[in-house]
Amino acid sequence: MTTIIDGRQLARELNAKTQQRVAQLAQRGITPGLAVIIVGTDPASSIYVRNKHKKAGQLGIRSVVRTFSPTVSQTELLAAVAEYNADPTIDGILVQSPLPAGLDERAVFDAIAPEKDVDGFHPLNTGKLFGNLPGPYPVSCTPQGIMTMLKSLHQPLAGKRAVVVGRSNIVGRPMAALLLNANLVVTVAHRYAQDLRALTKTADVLVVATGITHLIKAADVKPGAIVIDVGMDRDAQGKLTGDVDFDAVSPVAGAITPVPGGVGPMTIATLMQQTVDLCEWREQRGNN
Ligand SMILES: NC(=O)C1=CN([C@@H]2O[C@H](COP(=O)(O)OP(=O)(O)OC[C@H]3O[C@@H](n4cnc5c(N)ncnc54)[C@H](OP(=O)(O)O)[C@@H]3O)[C@@H](O)[C@H]2O)C=CC1
Ligand SMILES: Nc1nc(=O)c2c([nH]1)NC[C@@H]1CN(c3ccc(C(=O)N[C@@H](CCC(=O)O)C(=O)O)cc3)C=[N+]21
Repeated sequence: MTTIIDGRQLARELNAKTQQRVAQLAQRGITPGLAVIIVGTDPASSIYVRNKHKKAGQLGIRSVVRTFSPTVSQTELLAAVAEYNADPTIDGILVQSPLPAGLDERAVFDAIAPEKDVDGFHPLNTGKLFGNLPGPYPVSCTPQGIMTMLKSLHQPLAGKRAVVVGRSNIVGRPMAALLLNANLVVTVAHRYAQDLRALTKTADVLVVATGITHLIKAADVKPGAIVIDVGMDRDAQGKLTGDVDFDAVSPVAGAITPVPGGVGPMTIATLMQQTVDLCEWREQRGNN
């Protein structure tokens, strides 16, 4: 009996809690604000940005989206970040990644005020995460959403063996840190991994974030493992699918996330949750 982890349902539950918190803030005259900066018109990114904007509206979060042409200068981008840093109606700033070649993505992330860094990409927030320092601070939304999904299974995780495939700043690295902080024994695999499949086969918790369609097959998974598929890939027919061959792997796994309907909706719900977190923390600090 394999559990299909229903990201849409978990996202609905989380969004309902976020909506209540927004309503409580509204009673004090406060509206959480999210600013999204997107450069270029990559269709996949545009869909994601549109979904975020729509969900924010449904929950009562004020969301502003600023789209720049791919020819925007680094200076213009930094000026937009500085403007939102100084804007008291904005609680969270998200710069859609990746930026087109020629722009210095790291410099843009570093310019976001750490207390408005809703993705947790600023080195101050990443450093806190990797040091397992006491919170609160924002964490990259995709891995944070995955932790919520893992907790929903009500299985003890401490001491379990986790393998994370991928080491990006947005998914793999913060995922590894969160799992380590939750006392799992963590291995991070990447392009240089020798015998990747022998590694993944040892995982009680397997998180795959590579962007390679159906990289993980049934033989690569330990029977009963929890399999989390972060991939947003296209199959030969152009249909949205994951890094895990869901049909082949799901009979082997103990629990597995589908694509779509798994990690994606939870990423958006976590973004909304963290925007409200940032707003509440700011109120507690006295609007600073
Ligand atoms: N659902 C969601 O909310 C989100 C989904 N995504 C999706 O997740 C996927 C990964 O995204 P992201 O982390 O940003 O991607 P990146 O391209 O930044 O990173 C991919 C990682 O996979 C590793 N990798 C590539 N090929 C192999 C291989 N053959 N064996 C082992 N490791 C390999 C790379 O290794 P190396 O470092 O050595 O190059 C790299 O660390 C994409 O499909 C993306 O669209 C991303 C963010 C959010
Ligand atoms: N700074 C930054 N933060 C991010 O979190 C970030 C980013 N940049 N750049 C791009 C990736 C990608 N990403 C997705 C989130 C949700 C869905 C999502 O909602 N997916 C739906 C399906 C959507 C559809 O049907 O097309 C699902 O999986 O069910 C997809 C992709 C966040 N990212």
